[in-house]
Amino acid sequence: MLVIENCRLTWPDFTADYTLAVPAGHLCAVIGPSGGGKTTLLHMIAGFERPESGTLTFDGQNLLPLEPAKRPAAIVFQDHNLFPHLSAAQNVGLGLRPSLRLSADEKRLVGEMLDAVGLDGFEGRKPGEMSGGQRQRVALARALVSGRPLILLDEPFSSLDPALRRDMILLVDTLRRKRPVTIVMTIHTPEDVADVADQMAFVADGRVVASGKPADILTSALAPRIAAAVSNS
Ligand SMILES: Nc1ncnc2c1ncn2[C@@H]1O[C@H](COP(=O)(O)OP(=O)(O)OP(=O)(O)O)[C@@H](O)[C@H]1O
Repeated sequence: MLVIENCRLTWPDFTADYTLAVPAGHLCAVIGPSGGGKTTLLHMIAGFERPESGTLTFDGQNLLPLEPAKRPAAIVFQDHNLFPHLSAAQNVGLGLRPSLRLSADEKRLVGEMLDAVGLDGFEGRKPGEMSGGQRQRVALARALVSGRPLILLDEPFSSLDPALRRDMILLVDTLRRKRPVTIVMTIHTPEDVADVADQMAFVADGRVVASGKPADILTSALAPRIAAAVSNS
């Protein structure tokens, strides 16, 4: 279980104070207006931003003293962060070993992960030789191959067209059923994930305003604010 309690960050023009619990194995979709603090929430969980107060635990472990690399989390960014000079297999391999000195078993695992995300045969392709959706599949495979139990997806599919975006969300749903992971995912289009997410959190003004089952959140008194956030995104 991911437990965030009163984690506070203060910048000159923005203050956040996050409280959120995500049970193990859940997919939590984080929605809300632009600038409301969704990405900052993920960066804080990953360790790129450190709260000045509050508690942050995963499965009972205090994450706050840990550097990002030591946290049980893997993050996928909107711009996927792939290395252009490395092949798909090498980019995925980085999720296992930054040195890329992979054992035979690890190489097999990379191949299996590329198959799992539908990229069988693309092992040798460089990011520039792949479509946007294929690049996001590589980034997803890199996060999943790391074996980390907490996956953070920061609007990873927002640059894709609606049909492809939905395909990717369904792929995430399929993959998480093969290996149980807890997923926190920011998204601008809640309807894409409403039937897949276990939980939806509405974040605005640096706070988790509400969190619960997607159907409950989407039909709550927040519905007009959610609609406004979607139309402005
Ligand atoms: N390192 C930082 N220093 C100062 N301000 C920051 C920093 N990181 C984020 N912010 C501010 O925090 C606020 C929330 O930004 P954040 O990117 O988390 O919002 P968001 O909900 O993800 O927005 P979007 O949907 O547009 O991506 C913004 O006002 C941003 O300028």
